[in-house]
Amino acid sequence: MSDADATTSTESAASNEVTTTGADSRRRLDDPILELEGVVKRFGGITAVDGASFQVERGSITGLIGPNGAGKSTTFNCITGVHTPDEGSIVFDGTDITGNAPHRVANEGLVRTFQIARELPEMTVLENMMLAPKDQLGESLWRSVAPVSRQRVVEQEEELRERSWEMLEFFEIDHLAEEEAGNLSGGQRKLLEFARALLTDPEMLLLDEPMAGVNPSLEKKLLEHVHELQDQGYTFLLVEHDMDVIMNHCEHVVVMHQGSVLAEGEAAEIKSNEQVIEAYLGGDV
Ligand SMILES: Nc1ncnc2c1ncn2[C@@H]1O[C@H](COP(=O)(O)OP(=O)(O)OP(=O)(O)O)[C@@H](O)[C@H]1O
Repeated sequence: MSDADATTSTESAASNEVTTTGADSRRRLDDPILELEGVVKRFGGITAVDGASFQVERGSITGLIGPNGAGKSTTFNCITGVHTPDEGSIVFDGTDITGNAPHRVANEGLVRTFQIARELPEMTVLENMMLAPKDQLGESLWRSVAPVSRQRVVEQEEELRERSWEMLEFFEIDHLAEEEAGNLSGGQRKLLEFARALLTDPEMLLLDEPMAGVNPSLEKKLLEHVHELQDQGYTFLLVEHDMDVIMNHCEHVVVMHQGSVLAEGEAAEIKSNEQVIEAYLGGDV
Protein backbone atom coordinates (compact mmCIF):
# COMPACT_ATOMS: atom_id res chain seq x y z
CA MET A 1 0.00 0.00 0.00
CA SER A 2 1.39 3.40 -0.94
CA ASP A 3 1.56 6.37 1.40
CA ALA A 4 -1.33 7.88 -0.53
CA ASP A 5 -3.46 4.77 -0.03
CA ALA A 6 -2.76 4.91 3.69
CA THR A 7 -4.10 8.43 3.85
CA THR A 8 -7.71 9.45 3.92
CA SER A 9 -7.89 12.19 1.40
CA THR A 10 -10.52 14.01 -0.59
CA GLU A 11 -9.12 16.10 -3.35
CA SER A 12 -10.11 17.48 -6.65
CA ALA A 13 -8.06 19.25 -9.27
CA ALA A 14 -11.15 21.14 -10.24
CA SER A 15 -11.83 22.59 -6.81
CA ASN A 16 -8.19 22.64 -5.73
CA GLU A 17 -9.32 21.58 -2.29
CA VAL A 18 -7.19 19.14 -0.39
CA THR A 19 -8.20 17.71 2.93
CA THR A 20 -6.08 15.04 4.45
CA THR A 21 -5.81 13.09 7.62
CA GLY A 22 -3.08 10.61 8.46
CA ALA A 23 0.60 10.41 7.61
CA ASP A 24 0.80 13.42 5.32
CA SER A 25 -1.57 15.72 7.18
CA ARG A 26 1.08 18.42 7.00
CA ARG A 27 0.62 18.61 3.23
CA ARG A 28 -0.79 22.00 2.31
CA LEU A 29 -2.14 23.62 -0.77
CA ASP A 30 0.83 25.95 -0.99
CA ASP A 31 3.32 23.06 -0.86
CA PRO A 32 4.90 22.29 -4.23
CA ILE A 33 3.04 19.53 -6.03
CA LEU A 34 6.25 18.06 -7.44
CA GLU A 35 9.74 18.08 -5.90
CA LEU A 36 12.88 16.69 -7.50
CA GLU A 37 15.93 16.48 -5.29
CA GLY A 38 19.37 15.54 -6.64
CA VAL A 39 18.06 13.29 -9.43
CA VAL A 40 20.82 11.44 -11.28
CA LYS A 41 20.35 9.13 -14.27
CA ARG A 42 23.26 7.46 -16.01
CA PHE A 43 23.35 5.41 -19.18
CA GLY A 44 26.66 3.55 -19.10
CA GLY A 45 29.29 6.28 -19.16
CA ILE A 46 26.81 9.07 -19.94
CA THR A 47 25.27 11.04 -17.12
CA ALA A 48 22.07 12.29 -18.73
CA VAL A 49 20.70 13.86 -15.54
CA ASP A 50 23.27 15.02 -13.07
CA GLY A 51 21.77 16.07 -9.75
CA ALA A 52 18.67 17.88 -11.00
CA SER A 53 16.64 19.59 -8.29
CA PHE A 54 13.57 21.73 -8.82
CA GLN A 55 9.99 22.16 -7.68
CA VAL A 56 6.71 22.69 -9.45
CA GLU A 57 4.12 24.83 -7.72
CA ARG A 58 0.59 23.48 -7.49
CA GLY A 59 -1.66 25.02 -10.13
CA SER A 60 1.20 26.48 -12.16
CA ILE A 61 2.23 26.14 -15.77
CA THR A 62 5.95 25.45 -15.48
CA GLY A 63 8.29 25.19 -18.46
CA LEU A 64 11.31 22.90 -18.56
CA ILE A 65 13.74 24.13 -21.17
CA GLY A 66 17.37 23.70 -22.15
CA PRO A 67 19.57 23.11 -25.17
CA ASN A 68 19.51 19.76 -27.00
CA GLY A 69 20.89 16.98 -24.82
CA ALA A 70 20.39 18.96 -21.59
CA GLY A 71 18.52 16.05 -19.99
CA LYS A 72 14.91 17.24 -20.21
CA SER A 73 13.41 14.08 -21.69
CA THR A 74 15.38 11.86 -19.33
CA THR A 75 14.10 13.94 -16.42
CA PHE A 76 10.53 13.52 -17.70
CA ASN A 77 11.14 9.79 -17.99
CA CYS A 78 12.43 9.65 -14.43
CA ILE A 79 9.36 11.52 -13.16
CA THR A 80 6.90 9.30 -15.02
CA GLY A 81 8.63 6.07 -14.07
CA VAL A 82 9.97 5.15 -17.50
CA HIS A 83 13.47 5.34 -16.00
CA THR A 84 14.50 4.67 -12.41
CA PRO A 85 16.86 7.37 -11.17
CA ASP A 86 20.27 6.16 -9.96
CA GLU A 87 20.20 8.75 -7.20
CA GLY A 88 17.88 11.36 -5.77
CA SER A 89 14.20 11.54 -4.99
CA ILE A 90 10.97 12.54 -6.67
CA VAL A 91 8.01 13.45 -4.47
CA PHE A 92 4.57 14.03 -5.95
CA ASP A 93 1.81 15.54 -3.86
CA GLY A 94 3.51 14.42 -0.66
CA THR A 95 4.19 10.86 -1.87
CA ASP A 96 7.65 9.54 -2.75
CA ILE A 97 7.25 8.17 -6.28
CA THR A 98 10.95 7.63 -7.01
CA GLY A 99 11.34 4.58 -9.23
CA ASN A 100 7.61 3.79 -9.28
CA ALA A 101 6.31 2.09 -12.44
CA PRO A 102 4.49 4.39 -14.91
CA HIS A 103 1.02 3.07 -14.11
CA ARG A 104 1.61 3.68 -10.39
CA VAL A 105 2.75 7.24 -11.09
CA ALA A 106 -0.37 7.78 -13.24
CA ASN A 107 -2.49 6.32 -10.50
CA GLU A 108 -1.11 8.93 -8.09
CA GLY A 109 -2.47 11.62 -10.44
CA LEU A 110 0.60 12.51 -12.49
CA VAL A 111 -0.02 11.78 -16.14
CA ARG A 112 1.96 12.34 -19.27
CA THR A 113 0.30 12.81 -22.63
CA PHE A 114 0.84 9.83 -24.85
CA GLN A 115 3.05 9.98 -27.86
CA ILE A 116 1.23 9.64 -31.17
CA ALA A 117 2.90 6.27 -31.75
CA ARG A 118 1.00 4.83 -28.81
CA GLU A 119 -2.37 5.58 -30.25
CA LEU A 120 -3.92 2.80 -32.20
CA PRO A 121 -4.25 4.31 -35.67
CA GLU A 122 -6.87 1.87 -36.94
CA MET A 123 -9.15 2.36 -33.98
CA THR A 124 -11.56 5.25 -33.90
CA VAL A 125 -10.99 8.33 -31.79
CA LEU A 126 -13.70 7.19 -29.37
CA GLU A 127 -12.18 3.70 -29.11
CA ASN A 128 -8.80 5.27 -28.37
CA MET A 129 -10.42 7.28 -25.61
CA MET A 130 -12.05 4.20 -24.12
CA LEU A 131 -8.65 2.49 -23.92
CA ALA A 132 -6.93 5.36 -22.15
CA PRO A 133 -7.63 4.54 -18.50
CA LYS A 134 -6.59 0.91 -19.01
CA ASP A 135 -3.35 2.04 -20.65
CA GLN A 136 -2.51 4.73 -18.18
CA LEU A 137 -3.45 2.97 -15.01
CA GLY A 138 -2.03 -0.37 -16.13
CA GLU A 139 -4.03 -3.35 -17.25
CA SER A 140 -3.52 -5.31 -14.04
CA LEU A 141 -4.54 -2.41 -11.82
CA TRP A 142 -7.59 -1.80 -13.99
CA ARG A 143 -8.54 -5.45 -13.63
CA SER A 144 -8.02 -5.37 -9.90
CA VAL A 145 -10.41 -2.45 -9.50
CA ALA A 146 -12.84 -3.86 -12.06
CA PRO A 147 -16.10 -5.02 -10.61
CA VAL A 148 -17.08 -8.65 -10.60
CA SER A 149 -20.71 -8.17 -11.51
CA ARG A 150 -21.57 -8.02 -15.19
CA GLN A 151 -24.04 -5.25 -14.49
CA ARG A 152 -21.27 -3.12 -12.98
CA VAL A 153 -19.01 -3.77 -15.99
CA VAL A 154 -21.74 -2.44 -18.27
CA GLU A 155 -22.28 0.61 -16.03
CA GLN A 156 -18.56 1.34 -15.91
CA GLU A 157 -18.27 1.16 -19.70
CA GLU A 158 -21.20 3.55 -19.96
CA GLU A 159 -19.60 6.03 -17.50
CA LEU A 160 -16.36 5.86 -19.45
CA ARG A 161 -18.17 6.42 -22.73
CA GLU A 162 -19.98 9.47 -21.32
CA ARG A 163 -16.79 10.94 -19.93
CA SER A 164 -15.00 10.28 -23.22
CA TRP A 165 -17.70 12.24 -25.06
CA GLU A 166 -17.41 15.09 -22.56
CA MET A 167 -13.65 15.27 -23.14
CA LEU A 168 -14.03 15.13 -26.92
CA GLU A 169 -16.56 17.97 -26.69
CA PHE A 170 -14.27 20.00 -24.42
CA PHE A 171 -11.49 19.69 -26.99
CA GLU A 172 -13.95 20.22 -29.85
CA ILE A 173 -13.10 16.98 -31.58
CA ASP A 174 -16.38 15.19 -30.86
CA HIS A 175 -17.24 15.38 -34.57
CA LEU A 176 -14.22 13.12 -35.14
CA ALA A 177 -15.33 10.43 -32.66
CA GLU A 178 -15.89 7.79 -35.33
CA GLU A 179 -12.83 8.74 -37.40
CA GLU A 180 -9.84 6.39 -37.36
CA ALA A 181 -7.12 7.97 -35.22
CA GLY A 182 -4.62 7.40 -38.04
CA ASN A 183 -6.54 9.88 -40.23
CA LEU A 184 -6.22 12.80 -37.80
CA SER A 185 -3.96 15.75 -38.50
CA GLY A 186 -0.95 16.29 -36.23
CA GLY A 187 -2.80 18.96 -34.29
CA GLN A 188 -5.95 16.88 -33.90
CA ARG A 189 -3.81 14.05 -32.54
CA LYS A 190 -2.40 16.40 -29.93
CA LEU A 191 -5.95 17.22 -28.85
CA LEU A 192 -6.74 13.51 -28.68
CA GLU A 193 -3.61 12.88 -26.57
CA PHE A 194 -4.67 15.67 -24.27
CA ALA A 195 -8.23 14.37 -23.97
CA ARG A 196 -6.97 10.85 -23.25
CA ALA A 197 -4.63 12.07 -20.54
CA LEU A 198 -7.46 13.91 -18.81
CA LEU A 199 -9.74 10.89 -18.75
CA THR A 200 -7.94 9.50 -15.73
CA ASP A 201 -8.67 12.71 -13.82
CA PRO A 202 -5.06 13.58 -12.98
CA GLU A 203 -3.82 16.39 -10.74
CA MET A 204 -0.89 17.22 -12.96
CA LEU A 205 -0.04 16.82 -16.64
CA LEU A 206 3.37 16.50 -18.20
CA LEU A 207 3.40 17.70 -21.79
CA ASP A 208 6.31 16.76 -24.00
CA GLU A 209 6.62 19.28 -26.84
CA PRO A 210 2.87 19.81 -27.05
CA MET A 211 3.16 22.37 -29.84
CA ALA A 212 5.48 20.44 -32.14
CA GLY A 213 3.87 20.06 -35.57
CA VAL A 214 0.81 22.09 -34.59
CA ASN A 215 -0.42 24.91 -36.83
CA PRO A 216 -0.78 28.40 -35.31
CA SER A 217 -4.57 28.37 -34.97
CA LEU A 218 -4.59 24.98 -33.26
CA GLU A 219 -1.65 26.05 -31.09
CA LYS A 220 -3.76 28.96 -29.90
CA LYS A 221 -6.61 26.59 -29.12
CA LEU A 222 -4.35 24.15 -27.28
CA LEU A 223 -2.93 26.95 -25.17
CA GLU A 224 -6.44 28.18 -24.38
CA HIS A 225 -7.27 24.67 -23.15
CA VAL A 226 -4.13 24.63 -21.01
CA HIS A 227 -5.12 27.91 -19.36
CA GLU A 228 -8.73 26.85 -18.96
CA LEU A 229 -7.58 23.66 -17.24
CA GLN A 230 -5.16 25.64 -15.11
CA ASP A 231 -8.10 27.76 -13.98
CA GLN A 232 -9.79 24.54 -12.92
CA GLY A 233 -6.79 23.73 -10.72
CA TYR A 234 -4.63 21.49 -12.89
CA THR A 235 -0.85 21.79 -12.82
CA PHE A 236 1.31 21.59 -15.96
CA LEU A 237 4.96 20.86 -16.59
CA LEU A 238 5.94 21.20 -20.19
CA VAL A 239 9.04 20.62 -22.23
CA GLU A 240 8.80 22.87 -25.24
CA HIS A 241 11.34 24.17 -27.72
CA ASP A 242 9.12 27.06 -28.82
CA MET A 243 10.40 29.92 -26.68
CA ASP A 244 7.39 32.12 -27.42
CA VAL A 245 5.16 29.50 -25.85
CA ILE A 246 7.43 29.20 -22.83
CA MET A 247 7.93 32.91 -22.30
CA ASN A 248 4.30 33.89 -22.85
CA HIS A 249 2.51 31.06 -21.09
CA CYS A 250 4.67 29.70 -18.25
CA GLU A 251 4.79 31.50 -14.90
CA HIS A 252 7.90 29.62 -13.91
CA VAL A 253 10.73 28.35 -16.08
CA VAL A 254 13.37 25.78 -15.17
CA VAL A 255 16.46 25.73 -17.38
CA MET A 256 18.50 22.55 -17.62
CA HIS A 257 22.02 22.38 -18.97
CA GLN A 258 24.31 19.36 -19.00
CA GLY A 259 21.98 17.36 -16.80
CA SER A 260 21.41 19.84 -14.00
CA VAL A 261 19.40 22.96 -13.34
CA LEU A 262 21.25 26.03 -14.58
CA ALA A 263 18.64 28.60 -13.64
CA GLU A 264 15.00 28.95 -12.70
CA GLY A 265 12.60 31.79 -12.20
CA GLU A 266 10.00 33.89 -13.94
CA ALA A 267 10.10 33.92 -17.72
CA ALA A 268 11.29 37.54 -17.86
CA GLU A 269 14.24 36.85 -15.53
CA ILE A 270 15.20 33.74 -17.46
CA LYS A 271 15.10 35.57 -20.77
CA SER A 272 17.79 37.99 -19.64
CA ASN A 273 19.89 35.52 -17.62
CA GLU A 274 23.40 35.59 -19.09
CA GLN A 275 24.23 32.01 -18.16
CA VAL A 276 21.10 30.86 -19.93
CA ILE A 277 21.86 32.90 -23.04
CA GLU A 278 25.39 31.49 -23.08
CA ALA A 279 24.16 27.89 -22.65
CA TYR A 280 21.81 28.31 -25.60
CA LEU A 281 24.39 30.01 -27.78
CA GLY A 282 26.82 27.21 -27.02
CA GLY A 283 24.22 24.59 -27.88
CA ASP A 284 22.69 23.82 -31.23
CA VAL A 285 19.25 25.24 -30.59
N1 LIG B 1 18.65 5.64 -23.42
C1 LIG B 1 19.78 6.36 -23.51
N2 LIG B 1 20.96 5.76 -23.65
C2 LIG B 1 22.10 6.46 -23.72
N3 LIG B 1 22.17 7.81 -23.68
C3 LIG B 1 21.01 8.46 -23.55
C4 LIG B 1 19.75 7.79 -23.46
N4 LIG B 1 18.78 8.72 -23.33
C5 LIG B 1 19.39 9.92 -23.34
N5 LIG B 1 20.72 9.77 -23.48
C6 LIG B 1 21.70 10.85 -23.52
O1 LIG B 1 21.49 11.65 -22.38
C7 LIG B 1 21.68 13.03 -22.69
C8 LIG B 1 20.41 13.79 -22.37
O2 LIG B 1 19.42 13.42 -23.29
P1 LIG B 1 17.90 13.92 -23.23
O3 LIG B 1 17.18 13.30 -24.37
O4 LIG B 1 17.37 13.71 -21.88
O5 LIG B 1 18.09 15.48 -23.48
P2 LIG B 1 17.00 16.56 -23.93
O6 LIG B 1 17.29 17.78 -23.16
O7 LIG B 1 15.64 15.98 -23.82
O8 LIG B 1 17.38 16.79 -25.45
P3 LIG B 1 16.43 17.21 -26.70
O9 LIG B 1 15.99 18.59 -26.45
O10 LIG B 1 17.38 17.11 -27.86
O11 LIG B 1 15.32 16.21 -26.76
C9 LIG B 1 22.08 13.08 -24.16
O12 LIG B 1 23.48 13.13 -24.23
C10 LIG B 1 21.54 11.78 -24.71
O13 LIG B 1 22.30 11.36 -25.81
